[in-house]
Amino acid sequence: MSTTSRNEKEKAVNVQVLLRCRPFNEDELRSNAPQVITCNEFQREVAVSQTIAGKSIDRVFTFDKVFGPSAKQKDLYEQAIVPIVNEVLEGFNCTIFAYGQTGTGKTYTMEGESRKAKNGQKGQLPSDAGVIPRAVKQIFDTLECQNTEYSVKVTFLELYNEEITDLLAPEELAKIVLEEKQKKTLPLMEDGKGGVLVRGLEEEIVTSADEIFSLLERGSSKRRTAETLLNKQSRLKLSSTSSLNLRIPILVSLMIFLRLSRSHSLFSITIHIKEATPEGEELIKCGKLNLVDLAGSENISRSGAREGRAREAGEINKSLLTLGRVITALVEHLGHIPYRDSKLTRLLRDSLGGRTKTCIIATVSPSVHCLEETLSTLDYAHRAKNIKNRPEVNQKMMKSTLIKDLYGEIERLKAEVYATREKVGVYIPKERYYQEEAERKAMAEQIEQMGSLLETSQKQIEDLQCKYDNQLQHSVDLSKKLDATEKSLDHTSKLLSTVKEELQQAQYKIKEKEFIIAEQRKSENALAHQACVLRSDLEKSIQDNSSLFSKIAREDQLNSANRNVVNKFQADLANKISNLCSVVATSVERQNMHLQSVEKLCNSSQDFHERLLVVVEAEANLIFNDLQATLSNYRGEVAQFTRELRERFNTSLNHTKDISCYVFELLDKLMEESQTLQRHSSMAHDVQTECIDEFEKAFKDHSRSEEEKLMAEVATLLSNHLHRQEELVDARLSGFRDAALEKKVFMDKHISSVERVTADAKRKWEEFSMQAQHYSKEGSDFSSAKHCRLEVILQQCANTIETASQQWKKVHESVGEMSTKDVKDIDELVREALKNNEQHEAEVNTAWMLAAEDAKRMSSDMIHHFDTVKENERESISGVVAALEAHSACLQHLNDNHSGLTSEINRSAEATFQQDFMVYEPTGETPVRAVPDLPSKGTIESLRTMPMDALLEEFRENNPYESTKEPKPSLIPRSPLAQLN
Ligand SMILES: Nc1ncnc2c1ncn2[C@@H]1O[C@H](COP(=O)(O)OP(=O)(O)OP(=O)(O)O)[C@@H](O)[C@H]1O
Repeated sequence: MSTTSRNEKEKAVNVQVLLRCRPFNEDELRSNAPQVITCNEFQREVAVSQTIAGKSIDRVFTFDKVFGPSAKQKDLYEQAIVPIVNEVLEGFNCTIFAYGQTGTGKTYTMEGESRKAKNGQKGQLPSDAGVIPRAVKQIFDTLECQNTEYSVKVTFLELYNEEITDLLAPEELAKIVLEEKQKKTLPLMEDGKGGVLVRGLEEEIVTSADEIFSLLERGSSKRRTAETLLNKQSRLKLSSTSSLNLRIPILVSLMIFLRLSRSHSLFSITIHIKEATPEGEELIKCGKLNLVDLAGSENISRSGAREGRAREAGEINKSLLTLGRVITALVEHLGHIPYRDSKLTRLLRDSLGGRTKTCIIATVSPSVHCLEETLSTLDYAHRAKNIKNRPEVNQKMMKSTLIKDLYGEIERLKAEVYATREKVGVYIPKERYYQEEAERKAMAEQIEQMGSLLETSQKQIEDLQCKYDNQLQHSVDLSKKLDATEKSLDHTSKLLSTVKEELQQAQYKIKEKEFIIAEQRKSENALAHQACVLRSDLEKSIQDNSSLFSKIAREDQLNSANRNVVNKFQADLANKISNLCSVVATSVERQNMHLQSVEKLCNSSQDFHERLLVVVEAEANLIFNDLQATLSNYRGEVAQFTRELRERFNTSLNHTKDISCYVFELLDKLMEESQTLQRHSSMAHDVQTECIDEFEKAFKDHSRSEEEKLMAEVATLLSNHLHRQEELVDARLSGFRDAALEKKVFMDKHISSVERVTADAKRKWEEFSMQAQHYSKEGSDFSSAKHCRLEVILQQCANTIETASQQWKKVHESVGEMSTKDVKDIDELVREALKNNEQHEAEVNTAWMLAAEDAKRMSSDMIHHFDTVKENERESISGVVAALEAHSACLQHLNDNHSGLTSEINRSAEATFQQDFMVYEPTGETPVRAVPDLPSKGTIESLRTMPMDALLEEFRENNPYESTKEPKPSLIPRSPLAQLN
């Protein structure tokens, strides 16, 4: 095996946890217990259905592998155990636990059922074989295949009530009395290498799988025997497991404990395999497989819930309880792991958080009765998943070393045997031996306790060391922080000094500014004083000048009055002149405009009249031509229309004649038909008479059936005849109706009346025939009466037909009359239309002549009128021109007048101005001019503040800057030898 892969394997790995759910057992099937467990092997999940406060809640747990009720022993082994056994063969120590409630299949899983049939056929295992036989078989099969030297040793022990029993002890011991046997418990000792060993535990060397099977069977049977004996001893056997209830009192709990399997069994296989190195050395590889069938887990849950009581009850199943606590401590990474609290955890210490590879098979029942225990098992198993082991391959030993060890062991055993045989050892009485044994046991326990104390102390020391390391690290961190803080302090102090220097500079600058401000204030005060003096001088001179001002005011008054007069005069003059000018200009403009407009008007009217004349002449000619053309067209159209009218009239006349001929023909035919009808009617009468005769004849035969037959025949004949008549009449009527069309409406009326009459006759005839039939059926008495009746009806019918023919005649006559009358009317109409046409034509001709004459006359009148207008206009234009000339002369005269008037106005205005204008006269009160005593410019200039630079220089000379830090170059430039103030 390569070093890399070995290193990988030596990393921390989690404890592998498998879950197996057994199928329903017979009891559960009988009681029809509901299933609460659902296994999803594919997703490696187990769902538990719970009903809490009426609500169904599913809890789901995930494991490394899940095997449902249908999973076979083989499936579990091949999927989960084969790799573990292979690792054992590689030199690892591996442990497989079966953990779960009683009856859930721990023993079934680990050992299987059919141990006796272990060999099966041709060395094959039975299908129910559990993990142990399969692992044994796999180990031997592999070792045989490898064809190397090996040795296999097995141990099988039982742990019950914190006492270890060797299940592979020799048979002789079994013969010892029960009490003695029970006392033959094996002590658990420290091996001095951090491990434990069970002193006196038989190690059986086996060379084949069969040997192991027989040993296993032997040990298992011992285990069961012991259990039975215990149960018998307690005499508290309970018959049913269904009475499991967590709330039962402690006594009942104890009874159940006694009934249940409370012991743990540990079956170990140790393998030594020889390996040859390339150097020719012989190494021995060692692997160990522990197969643990734990006691029922309900004990632990109960013990967990009522720990105090469990202890009181004599530390029943302390091992299982401690196993739970160890798992909790490992999962929660607590400082102290209580391995030493029980023998089971001491034995399996290396499997829980140690260097062994561990697999836990948790077994559960699917039934609702076990729900609470199932949940507890699932919780435990789920927590156990988080335990981490660090598996390591066992150190390979040199063969020579191993042989040396074995020789040493042989020598020791030989010495013991010799001492026993030769009785050279120490012999003590039995009581003393027991006493010493007890003392030894007590001492061993004391040593164990001290060992646990030592372990705790070591743990505490480790914790303290850890804390000390932490503190040390903390102090190192703190010193680093201190260094960093000191550095930052230095930096800060440097910064502070810089800031102080800057502050001092700023203060010096402030002083400079203050000095400049004071100097400026001083000069301001001097200037203000000077201004006051000046103001008083000025006020005095103002007083002197006030009289001068009054003179100036008077002069100003006079000037303004004169100016007003001048302005007024100017304004009046300008006003008058402008008025006059505007009046004259307006009148001239108007005159000119008027003349222009009159001239334009005359010209345009002349042009217009000339154009109009031309247009009117042209239009009059056009109208005349159009009128002539229209009249000639109209005459042609009227002649055409008259011709067409005449043709149409002739055509309609011919058509009317044809229609009347046709109507006459039709009427003739109708007459013929009516005559035929009459003939038919007489024929019908004859037939009727014949029928009656036949009827009478038949009646005389007094045969009722024949009478009926005859009557039917008569009826048929009559109806046929009538039908034929009707058909004929209808045919004629329809033909007549088609031909006569709309103008023969009243003929339709007659036809319908004939139809009505015929239908009436038919109906009556039918009624009659019906009546006749009825009467003939009733008896011969009615026949004569009926005959008479028939005759009467026939007579009526004949009369009706005669009436119809008369009607036809009347219709014929009326149609003829109407036709002749219509022809006459149309003829008259046409004649009248022709006459009207001629008259109309004459009227149109007359109108056309009149219109032509009117047009001619109107155009000549118009031309004359236009000439007159033209002449008048010419006269008026010449009049207007003369008037214009007169106007312009008048205007000229007015212009001349205007210039004279203007000069006159100017003259009168000048006289008025001379009259109003005033001249200034001096009073002699005006004071003499005085010169004020003002300060010179130089004096004022001397009062001004010095320039800023000069002021600063002066200040810096008087107050030099003293730096606190190091001397800085002065801001004021000075010579190197200048004295500093
Ligand atoms: N997976 C399974 N398939 C078929 N039968 C099973 C299965 N698991 C358990 N059984 C049956 O259930 C019964 C109880 O099983 P078993 O004795 O192995 O339970 P246990 O957990 O070892 O009980 P205890 O804690 O009392 O030893 C046996 O008869 C066994 O045949």
